[in-house]
Amino acid sequence: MAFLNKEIRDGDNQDLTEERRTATFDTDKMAEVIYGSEKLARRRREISHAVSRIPELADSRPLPFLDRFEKVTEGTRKLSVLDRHLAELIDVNDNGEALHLYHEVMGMEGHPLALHEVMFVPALIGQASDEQYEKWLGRAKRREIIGCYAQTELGHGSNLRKLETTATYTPSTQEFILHTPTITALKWWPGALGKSSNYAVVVADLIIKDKSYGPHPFIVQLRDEKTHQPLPGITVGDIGPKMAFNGGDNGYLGFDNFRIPRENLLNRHSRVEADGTYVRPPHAKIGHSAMIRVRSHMATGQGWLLGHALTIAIRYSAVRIQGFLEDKSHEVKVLDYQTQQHRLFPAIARAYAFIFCGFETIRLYDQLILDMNSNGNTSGMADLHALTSGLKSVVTHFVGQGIEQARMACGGHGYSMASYISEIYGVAIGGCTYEGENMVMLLQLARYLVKSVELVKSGKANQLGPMVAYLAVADHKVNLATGPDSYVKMFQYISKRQSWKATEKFLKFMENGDSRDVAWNKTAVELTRASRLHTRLYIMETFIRRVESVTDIPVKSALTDLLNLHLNYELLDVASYALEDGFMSSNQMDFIKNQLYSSLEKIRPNAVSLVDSFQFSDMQLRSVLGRRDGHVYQNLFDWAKSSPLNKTDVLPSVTQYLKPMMEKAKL
Ligand SMILES: CCCCCCC/C=C/C(=O)SCCNC(=O)CCNC(=O)[C@H](O)C(C)(C)COP(=O)(O)OP(=O)(O)OC[C@H]1O[C@@H](n2cnc3c(N)ncnc32)[C@H](O)[C@@H]1OP(=O)(O)O
Ligand SMILES: Cc1cc2nc3c(=O)[nH]c(=O)nc-3n(C[C@H](O)[C@H](O)[C@H](O)COP(=O)(O)OP(=O)(O)OC[C@H]3O[C@@H](n4cnc5c(N)ncnc54)[C@H](O)[C@@H]3O)c2cc1C
Repeated sequence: MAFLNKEIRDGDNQDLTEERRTATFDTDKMAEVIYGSEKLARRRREISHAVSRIPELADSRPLPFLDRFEKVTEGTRKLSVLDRHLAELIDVNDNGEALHLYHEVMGMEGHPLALHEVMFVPALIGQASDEQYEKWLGRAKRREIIGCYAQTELGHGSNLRKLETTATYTPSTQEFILHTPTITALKWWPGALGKSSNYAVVVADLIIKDKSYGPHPFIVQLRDEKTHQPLPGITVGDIGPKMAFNGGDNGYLGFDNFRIPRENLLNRHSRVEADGTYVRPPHAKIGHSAMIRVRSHMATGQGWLLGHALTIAIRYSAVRIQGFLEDKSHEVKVLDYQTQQHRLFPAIARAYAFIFCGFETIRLYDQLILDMNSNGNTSGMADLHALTSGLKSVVTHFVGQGIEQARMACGGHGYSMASYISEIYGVAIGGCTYEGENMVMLLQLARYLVKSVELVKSGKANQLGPMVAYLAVADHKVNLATGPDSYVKMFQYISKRQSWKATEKFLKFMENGDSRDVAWNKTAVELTRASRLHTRLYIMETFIRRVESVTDIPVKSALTDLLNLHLNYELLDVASYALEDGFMSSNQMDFIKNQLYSSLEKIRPNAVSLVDSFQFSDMQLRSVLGRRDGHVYQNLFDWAKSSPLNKTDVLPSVTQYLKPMMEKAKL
């Protein structure tokens, strides 16, 4: 039975319409699964529609044609228009609606509030005491003040223990003195710091009576609230153009013995008494909770970014006609080539998997915050830190790969900014670095895995958390034909074996006399492999759980095809781990490959509808190549004609330089 893909409209490209007619599920119903509820999926469409009726909210020109200064100005302009219309467009207390509105209008290139909502406000919520809430949170939420999160320095980002900015307590005045002792201590990178924010949560080394207590968060006013001039003692500015995010003002910040009151240490968990007595937090790393929050949200956000690139590539592949299959009188859609499907469909499966897995992880984070705030229970922190460290690393890496494949799948036009894929790529791969460089974070998860294996080795397997319980399970041969659970078991075997092998190797180096740190470094690559496998297993399990919970039968069936593709693709990718000790047979390898190829065929008729189900409007997508109407060639030609270079037939640079050169050559 075919369902109406809700994207069909009169006048659209016929090849795309044909694809949309073959859908075996309702794209509105699929959107409900992707966005977690009927209400949010519907509200997204309503909000996009409402935005399209406010001309001032549209980009004044295509963003790729703007220079940096114009991008920053354009982002700020739209933000101010949005501010006037906010209450009429969304329920301002609904985060899902707000997130969609910002994606729709502001796009992904950055704006003055980019870090305010994502890190400044959450840092206050997580770290501020009740009195500090009273003083700052309302003002921040009303946007009387704009803030950012200033932690990374020019010389240190990953190793927080060596941050150089100091916050020295002075009991006589009950103040902290913030100071930047060297050039490497300048804060460097924080989003929206350079030009937009007038406040920041600054992470600095707390010093009391010459003793260092490590990094702590402080709320700091940077600029005068009336004039927006930097306050005396503050040096602040923009760090210059980046691979992407060029509508954003990532900045630098220095302090010259800048004084803030004692009350500005965010003191929900730890505090400094008037006399300089330090009161410890219930968990040493509780100050890192703003980072855990962002890491928890990254899988979903990155899944959507991959979804953007795939919407463009799949729609284009259904419109692009090139080459022949059987019938030599008609060229075929490039989407009919198995290689094109193999390039794109596993990435669609991953986009869905990352989104689903992200939702589950966000729930874990929300539970942790509830536990911490209601009864001071921090016992879930280590588990969630390990999980989100692995997740942000694996997801950002695969999303980068998937987006790059989407670009190549669009041939030459993928390379044009008209596709917008390079911008999506630039934004997405920032995630490989921010919130913890990927290798560094994989090694954080590895610490947890090694500890877990050590527990099993010392007969304490009963102390393992549920996510690592498989590390203690005995090996059994697996029959893959019995369904998803057998794939999980095979993956568990592979992941367990790698965690054990890496741990044994690490312990062996120590037995042979290496220090813990040296042994760790000599095993680091194997350890990161263990972390990746463990994380991919988690993603696989959450994907299975989500598909099992879907009630709409046609949607569930289409998702099951995607899930099967994912299971086979993932297992094939890591099969060498199980082949090397004969746990997996070559017959099983053939089985996996054949299942994979048959999944590609099953997914083919639904491919366009699977990406249409993300329901990204043309405005949100900002891609000339990937527009819903599929009129690729006309749209590209119109876009090219609008290039500023085409305003005149003869450029001044030609008259000034090229012509004289050519004339001289004639002499
Ligand atoms: C729409 C787009 C928006 C884009 C927004 C982009 C915004 C970007 C913002 C940023 O990038 S903010 C800056 C982010 N910076 C980082 O992420 C820095 C990365 N480094 C770290 O997080 C830490 O330095 C570290 C690597 C985790 C190490 O921390 P630390 O030196 O303090 O600990 P260790 O001594 O290595 O470990 C001790 C012990 O503590 C455990 N642990 C560490 N962090 C946590 C945590 N957050 N929660 C719980 N436990 C933690 C660690 O696992 C060790 O445990 P054991 O193994 O000893 O048991
Ligand atoms: C787009 C973007 C936005 C950002 N926004 C913010 C923000 O809002 N606020 C903020 O405070 N910061 C922000 N940052 C900074 C970001 O958090 C850091 O760049 C990041 O944490 C990585 O730290 P680093 O730059 O010191 O990298 P480095 O640690 O110097 O990494 C360099 C190399 O060293 C390796 N390495 C480092 N340590 C180890 C180790 N222990 N073991 C093995 N390998 C290691 C890394 O794997 C990497 O290959 C942003 C960065 C970007 C790109």
